[in-house]
Amino acid sequence: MRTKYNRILLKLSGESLAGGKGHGIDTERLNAYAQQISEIVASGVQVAIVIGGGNIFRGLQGASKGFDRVKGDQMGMLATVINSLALSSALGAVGQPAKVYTAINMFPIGEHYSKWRAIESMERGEVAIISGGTGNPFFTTDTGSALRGIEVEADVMLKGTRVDGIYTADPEKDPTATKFSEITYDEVYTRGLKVMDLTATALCKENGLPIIVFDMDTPGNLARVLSGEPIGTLVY
Ligand SMILES: Nc1ncnc2c1ncn2[C@@H]1O[C@H](COP(=O)(O)OP(=O)(O)O)[C@@H](O)[C@H]1O
Ligand SMILES: O=c1ccn([C@@H]2O[C@H](COP(=O)(O)OP(=O)(O)O)[C@@H](O)[C@H]2O)c(=O)[nH]1
Repeated sequence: MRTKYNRILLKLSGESLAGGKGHGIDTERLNAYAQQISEIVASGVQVAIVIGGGNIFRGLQGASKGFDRVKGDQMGMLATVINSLALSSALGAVGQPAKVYTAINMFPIGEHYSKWRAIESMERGEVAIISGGTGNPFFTTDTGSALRGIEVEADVMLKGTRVDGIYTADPEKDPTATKFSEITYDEVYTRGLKVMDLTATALCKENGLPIIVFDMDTPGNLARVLSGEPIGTLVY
């Protein structure tokens, strides 16, 4: 497979990891992700991954039920560590080495994240799974993945999710919404599109990191995006 990119930051939605179950980890979905990821590493792409935690806990939802927001966000960040461990285990099972990094030190669950360690992992052919978000409350894993993508000097941030791109409105709520093949960072903001939070979009804009939003739940799509097939939406 020829690819346009040497190093990518792949953001996986925690919620998608729940598959049809709606909550927790669906092992079929997890294994399907591991399979797709191992295929692209075999083709020579360096891969860093940030995975969300929404299938387990979200700080904002917790706060609406009376949780302290900061504690809720810390629970959400720990949820991303759980998902990252699950993904590293699934990658190991298909013969793809992976290392989990954590935003805060919790050795030996993972290794404390540093840009250089993560890059060294990728250069060795390991997948670097960077967990724990930014390590701070009031952020999201979209922002965490923008930050890590910029830090590890990824060529692109791929946001793998359950919709096949960015639409004029949330396609899960508005069946008349139409898809963009590409859109500027500014237009995402001025149109108020909710597919990614604005902090993440702003960080990518300021540091020139392009984003592709695509449907990760269709097997083979990850390789298709990397080979330059125009699926998904490019944000530039
Ligand atoms: N304009 C839009 N275009 C595409 N998806 C949108 C838009 N607005 C909201 N969404 C929602 O964003 C979700 C994708 O974001 P993601 O971060 O992967 O989800 P989650 O936060 O549930 O894990 C989609 O499931 C979709 O419902
Ligand atoms: O830098 C970060 C990243 C995540 N979170 C918390 O972790 C939860 C799970 O992440 P997210 O909602 O981004 O996951 P996803 O939507 O991708 O499943 C969030 O709701 C936040 O509570 C946080 O506090 N700081």
